[in-house]
Amino acid sequence: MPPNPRVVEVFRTMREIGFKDEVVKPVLKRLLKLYDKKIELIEEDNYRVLLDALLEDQEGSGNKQTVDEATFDEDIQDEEPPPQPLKRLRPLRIRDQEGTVSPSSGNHSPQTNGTLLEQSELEDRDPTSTNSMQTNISPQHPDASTGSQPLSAQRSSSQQQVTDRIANKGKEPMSSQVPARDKRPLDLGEKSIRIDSPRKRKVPDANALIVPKDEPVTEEMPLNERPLAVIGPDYIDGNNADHGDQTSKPSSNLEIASSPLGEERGVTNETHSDDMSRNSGASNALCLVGTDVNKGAPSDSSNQSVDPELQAPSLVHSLDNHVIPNGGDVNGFGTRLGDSESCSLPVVPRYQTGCDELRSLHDLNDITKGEEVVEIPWVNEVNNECPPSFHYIPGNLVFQNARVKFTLSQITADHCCASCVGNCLSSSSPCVCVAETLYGFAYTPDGLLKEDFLKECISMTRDPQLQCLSYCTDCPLERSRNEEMLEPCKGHLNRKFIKECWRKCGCHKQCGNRVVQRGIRRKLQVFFTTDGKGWGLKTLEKLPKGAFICEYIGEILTIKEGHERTMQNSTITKAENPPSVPLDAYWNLKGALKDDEYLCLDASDYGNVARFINHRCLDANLIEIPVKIETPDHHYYHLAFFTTREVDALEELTWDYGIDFDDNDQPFKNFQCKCGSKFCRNMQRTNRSRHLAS
Ligand SMILES: C[S@@+](CC[C@H](N)C(=O)[O-])C[C@H]1O[C@@H](n2cnc3c(N)ncnc32)[C@H](O)[C@@H]1O
Repeated sequence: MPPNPRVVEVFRTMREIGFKDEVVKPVLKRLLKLYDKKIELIEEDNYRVLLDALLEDQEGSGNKQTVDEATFDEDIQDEEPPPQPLKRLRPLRIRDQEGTVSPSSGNHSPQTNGTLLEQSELEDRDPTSTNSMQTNISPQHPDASTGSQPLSAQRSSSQQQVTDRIANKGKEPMSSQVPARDKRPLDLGEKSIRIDSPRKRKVPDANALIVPKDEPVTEEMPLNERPLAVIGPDYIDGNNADHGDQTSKPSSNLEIASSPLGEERGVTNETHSDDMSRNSGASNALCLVGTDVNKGAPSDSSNQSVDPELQAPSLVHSLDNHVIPNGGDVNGFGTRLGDSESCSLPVVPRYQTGCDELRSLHDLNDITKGEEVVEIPWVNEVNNECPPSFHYIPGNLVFQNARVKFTLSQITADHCCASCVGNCLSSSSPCVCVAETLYGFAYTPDGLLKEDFLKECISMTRDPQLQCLSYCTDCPLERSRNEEMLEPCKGHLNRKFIKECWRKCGCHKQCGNRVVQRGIRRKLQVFFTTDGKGWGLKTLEKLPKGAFICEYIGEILTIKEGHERTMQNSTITKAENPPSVPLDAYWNLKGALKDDEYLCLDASDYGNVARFINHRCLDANLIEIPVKIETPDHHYYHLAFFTTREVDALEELTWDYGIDFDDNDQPFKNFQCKCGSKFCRNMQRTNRSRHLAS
């Protein structure tokens, strides 16, 4: 019987970082026994658990072989359903607003942070305002016992070094304790909802009534107008702090050290002294060391002392294949894509990819690998970095538990324009598709957003007086953070949305009410920024105002799944990760949702070019607008980016992630914002702290 390829991979990976098979074998057996023969738990996060165990053995207890010598193949149950892949996590995007919550949310301190404008500049809102609408449906807090188990982040420094060394693909090590997954559904019960209509509060001078207008682009901002926070030790050389040439970074040293087993291995000595270096230097060190380990360690299995039972050539071949998705695995998704039983994404193999491999992974001329109608090239004129490894997907895909229904039967006559023909925009009869939006078609015949519609969308996002927030009593975002000590809901921004015609409609595919679904049409380029933000997206052509650029594409996760990813990766923040984006525009609007209907999009491993769009505080040239296409459900929608103004060719495209730089409770670390906007919230925060300190 050929050896299990997953076991082969374990040995191969361990060998590459210097652990001999005979050392690995007993520990692996022990862990398999411990983890109920689930090898997936050992594979997670670059074999973190195994590494920790190996190191622990080395550090004193020795090799304790406590399992029998049954073959690994017997030990491993391949029939087990695949667990969720453990991945690094990024922020769930939170629009933080001050405000009180309904009394039912318990003994929580009132939220005091502002997002769009600094709290100190805002006048308190009267919660009894006549504009506040409260819908009370008996609140119910979940049983605290359903809380997710915290992950321990305590590891010895040598453990940290070795796991860091193999985390060379940008995957952060996870906790050494793999938690038992709590599969119990969390019952939210019914919720108490308050919806605040346009808010009444004082608008500070500097940011008063922000209207869309041309703003200087980042590159044109003089350095002294950048947020002070960006001028840190990593930034002084004028090059990229987060992604620049790592070898020149003083905060992270790479040495070649001799391992206890005699092999040469890269070691990082991280001497970061500030948040910025932790965010940037640490993750860079990981990437660099990982690449070196890849190159330095013998990867050719023929040179290794492979356990004979594991030397089936076909298995070695299949291991090689999964390194480059195009090279043998036709789907590029690993082995489980063909599983028709499941609509989940397969577990992404945690292979290690060097820059050369990434170069071949990402076609210079087209990072989309032909997935889009247009080609989108990538270029790096700053250093030798390649774009990070990820699967390019042109449309969202459900990861596992998210409830998204795309059924024709669900689209009733109220939700499609079956009787329309040709172009709905020029039809004299009203189109059913836009009936529910109340404001008619959002698009002009040229396929741009109507001026008024865009203006309102921008105001509702940027102008605190026009923002409309809804608050939940039992906020799934807050609950995912800390179920036992629920913080009050910080509010979810309600938005205007677009409803496009779709396949059950009678109109033509070229109907003017179908824009987002036709995909990217503009000439775009992924490029390496010169101002320390890593990769970015720019337009190669001049763009009119209101033009559709692209969707934010990623895996559709439940908020709970999203948070689990965050926690699994919270020990080290991967600075360049795209944020997970909650699809929260309609939470609370249509009654209580089920747990698996609170969704977010995660673009880190599966995504499109939107994962490269950098953040700009407030006056970004893109705005995200919810677009409903295939499902009348409110809880799932597409997030489409449109230009907020005319954008020149070669300008970087940006959007406001809605980050609250004051929120210290998040399970992730915010980056130091280098957006260059005069409304930069991070800069205001930095200035405020300096002011307080002086
Ligand atoms: C969605 S990704 C954007 C693409 C990313 N720059 C990359 O290299 O892949 C978000 C990450 O980009 C970086 N980033 C985005 N906007 C930034 C900004 N204004 N200032 C500094 N870093 C930024 C941060 O590291 C953030 O976590």
